[in-house]
Amino acid sequence: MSQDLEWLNVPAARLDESARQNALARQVRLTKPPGALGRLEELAVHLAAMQGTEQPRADRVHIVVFAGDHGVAAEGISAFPQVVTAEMVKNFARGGAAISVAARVLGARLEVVNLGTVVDTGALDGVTRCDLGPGTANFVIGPAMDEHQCVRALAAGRHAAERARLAGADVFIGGEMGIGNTTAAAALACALLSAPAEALAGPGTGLSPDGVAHKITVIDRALSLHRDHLGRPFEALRRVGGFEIAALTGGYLSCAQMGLPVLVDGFISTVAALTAERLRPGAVDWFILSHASAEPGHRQLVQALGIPPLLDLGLRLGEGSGAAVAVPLLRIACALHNQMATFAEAEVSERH
Ligand SMILES: O=C(O)c1ccc[n+]([C@@H]2O[C@H](COP(=O)([O-])O)[C@@H](O)[C@H]2O)c1
Ligand SMILES: Cc1cc2nc[nH]c2cc1C
Repeated sequence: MSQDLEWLNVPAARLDESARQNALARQVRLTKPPGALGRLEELAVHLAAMQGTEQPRADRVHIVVFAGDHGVAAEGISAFPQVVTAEMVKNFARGGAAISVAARVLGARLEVVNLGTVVDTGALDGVTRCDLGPGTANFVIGPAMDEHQCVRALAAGRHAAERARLAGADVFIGGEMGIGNTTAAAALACALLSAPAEALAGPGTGLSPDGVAHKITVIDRALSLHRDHLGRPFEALRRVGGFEIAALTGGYLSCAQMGLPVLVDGFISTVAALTAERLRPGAVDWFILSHASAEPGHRQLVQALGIPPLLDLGLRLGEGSGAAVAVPLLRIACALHNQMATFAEAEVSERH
């Protein structure tokens, strides 16, 4: 393994078991029948264990949207033209995208990292450039990335996670933007799960059933071309992934190593979370799945990670938007945990 990849071997941080036990003990003292706040209780206890504190919080949220184009778009696997990636980067910068609005509502910090688009966006406020080329190569012809590009994309994610940590984030959200990236994510998921393309390919931005059938043949061609190299997660990521998927993977893994809770978004983000877990088993302890994406293949990923998503709203936008939508749930779970009176404080009688 090259020196640039050695950081991938750093194990995930350990959850704080004594903070978890204290949080569990507090939950049963609060003025409610034990368990009556359902998964909100689990969420607060999990955050307490992740943050090593009796008072978990999700106040300071750091969102990073990674953007990149995909050579495989040439195969006609998206309902939208490839220029939309760069156009949306400009929309992020101007504050008009869904994630821009959500970040404002939450008072969250929003960063955009452009890893390489077919159309150059030039210098934009709030957009960091990490130019790896005008998108990945078409992975039905060869690997999506060369080793150097994949290493740099992983590192870009790691650096974004480190900036979030330095800024004092309570929670990290990684988002993505890349026309064609549901094809890349599905191909990567097929490789990681040894699953057929039918199980992971879906409409993405809105393909017709015929479009999905074509997408499946494209993924099959890629899996067949790269079949002897898909056993190692790094190689699978490099060959059929994408710049932004690799950056998300690096960001998530770095969060797990630093002990920073991650709120995972939809289909593409969950594939990156699974890749991070495959690179460094144990990373999954630091991931909260925010929602069940409407992209049908998401179900397989949720099952593989073994984490139930918090929400099911039919979202399929990406950008980190679903994760942002789940933040108020985290905040209220923490506030309930931290601020509710105990039976003793409120002089309420406990159960028989
Ligand atoms: O996050 C999801 O679950 C999700 C599901 C479908 C599509 N997307 C977004 O749509 C884009 C990729 O769709 P496509 O059809 O071009 O592969 C990309 O920018 C993603 O952010 C996102
Ligand atoms: C308009 C548009 C916005 C998006 N945001 C994330 N993926 C997207 C795809 C499209 C097509």
